[in-house]
Amino acid sequence: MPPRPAQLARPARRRSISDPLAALPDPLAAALLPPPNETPVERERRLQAEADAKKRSENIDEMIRQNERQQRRKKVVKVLLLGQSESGKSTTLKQFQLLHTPAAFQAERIAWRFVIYLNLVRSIRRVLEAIAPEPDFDGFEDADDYDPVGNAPIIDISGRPSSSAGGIPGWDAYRRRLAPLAELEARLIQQLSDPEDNAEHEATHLFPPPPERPAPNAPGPSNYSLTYVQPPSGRARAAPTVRIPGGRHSSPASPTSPAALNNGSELSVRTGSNWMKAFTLGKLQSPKSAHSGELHGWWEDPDDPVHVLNYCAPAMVELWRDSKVQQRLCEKRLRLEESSGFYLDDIERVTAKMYFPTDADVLKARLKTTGVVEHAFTLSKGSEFRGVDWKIYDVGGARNQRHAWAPYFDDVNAIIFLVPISAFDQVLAEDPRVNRLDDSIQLWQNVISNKLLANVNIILFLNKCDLLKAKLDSGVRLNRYMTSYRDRPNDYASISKYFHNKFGAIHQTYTPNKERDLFIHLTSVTDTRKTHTIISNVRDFILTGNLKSSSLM
Ligand SMILES: Nc1nc2c(ncn2[C@@H]2O[C@H](COP(=O)(O)OP(=O)(O)OP(=O)(O)O)[C@@H](O)[C@H]2O)c(=O)[nH]1
Ligand SMILES: [Mg+2]
Repeated sequence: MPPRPAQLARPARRRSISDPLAALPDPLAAALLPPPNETPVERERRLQAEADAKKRSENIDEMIRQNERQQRRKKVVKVLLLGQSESGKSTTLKQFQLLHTPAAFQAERIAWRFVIYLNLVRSIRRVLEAIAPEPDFDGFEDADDYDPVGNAPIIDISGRPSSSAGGIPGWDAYRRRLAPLAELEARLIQQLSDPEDNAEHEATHLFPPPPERPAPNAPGPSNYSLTYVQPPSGRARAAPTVRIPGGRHSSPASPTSPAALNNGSELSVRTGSNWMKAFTLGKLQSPKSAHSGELHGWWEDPDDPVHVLNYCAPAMVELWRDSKVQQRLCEKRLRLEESSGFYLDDIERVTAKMYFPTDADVLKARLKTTGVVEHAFTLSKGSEFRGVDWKIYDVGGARNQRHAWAPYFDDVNAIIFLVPISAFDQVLAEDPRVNRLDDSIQLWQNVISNKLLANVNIILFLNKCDLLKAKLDSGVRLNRYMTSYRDRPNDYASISKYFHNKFGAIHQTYTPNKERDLFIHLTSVTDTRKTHTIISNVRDFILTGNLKSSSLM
């Protein structure tokens, strides 16, 4: 009798290595075997059904895989920006925004106009103080240390007297011509404050203390001094209060205590406050009328700060270009062009009625951070990491802000730590006894030795390289401030390499995880092109490291 087709098929199926039944225990395999009397048509149907089932199963597998990929993308990569005050954390955050959420950056750009104005006014104030005769300082006996935006003072090792007696010729005329800026400064501070916030959270500014008794030649209302500004009245709440006592008088003081009001000098806006929204959504924000297409804008508002600035612009330009003024600044070793929020070389442009801040202007704007700023975005382009969610936390770097860092340590994937290596000849604004580089080294050591951070990716930005170059070119010698540098060459290449090795060696010595890679970049985070390349590399490094450590790759 010829063998039945099903019987012929059976041994062939058992031999197939792709046959799932081959691996089954015998009774089960037997139960799943095709019926012994299967006809060729039935067999065809059965095989078709099996193929369909396999396809369905593969589709389900693919769906599961896709779901897993999505879940992986939902993972949020958290990055913490650390470093002392003025190291460039907020500027780095702005660069992340510019690269990944450019629309939001553009939308906020107009709001920075006010901060830029304030930075400019503060610089003018510093120049006026530097050229003023001593008796008019009204509480600023040591004007060199006075720094309204928390600019770190430079250590004077020149051996020269720290200031020359007497104002420069023409000082009084400058002071009078620039008097409207004093009132403008107070107004800008108030506008940058958050009216919905309580005193604890509002914009901070340390006005110099009111003179207890009039100084012999105290300026009257017509020749207003920039060194003291009476907060404008008529506001429902108190005048801006002090959050962070700065300068030599720093001592713990409650934000509203008289001691705090009388000491130091800082400007900061509470992070998350509404100042940005208020300026971005202002009724005059749009430079173009929707209906007529004609140009309209803030310059049509007579109360807009631009009018005062525009009016004072010629005097500001004259002051800044005055050779006697420059000589006095030189004598006092005040290198304002290296300080934060420097716009004195752009007075005409910045004070023009239709001035709109450029990207570079926004990156240069200085506003001290208090609290923690969170910036969230999703990678939209560039590589396999599309769709990954990011959160970047920008913290305040001043000493009394650092307590806010630790709570982020156990839930962060990477830290970008910034060291302003140009600051080797400066002291902390909040404690003039401390050299800024020493403070950074100490801080670096503390962060990298922290056990909670043992498995966190660390990226070090040796920042402000542009300022370091300028400083070295102007003849400042590192070994006068850092004796361990000895007589090595005082050029940028040697010094940047020295810092690179030094910070790398500290990491190697103090890290609790010897396997941890450290990525060091020499940066000038105000330089957009170079910084974006670095950020892209850093981003990929963080993502690769992060996904590996979460076993998600
Ligand atoms: N020239 C130059 N300026 C820089 C660089 N990095 C930052 N700045 C400027 O330095 C100032 C301080 O930078 P921020 O980013 O505000 O410093 P921060 O670390 O956030 O300071 P805090 O908020 O006080 O902790 C700003 O005016 C920046 O524009 C740099 O690499 N080169
Ligand atoms: Mg900041």
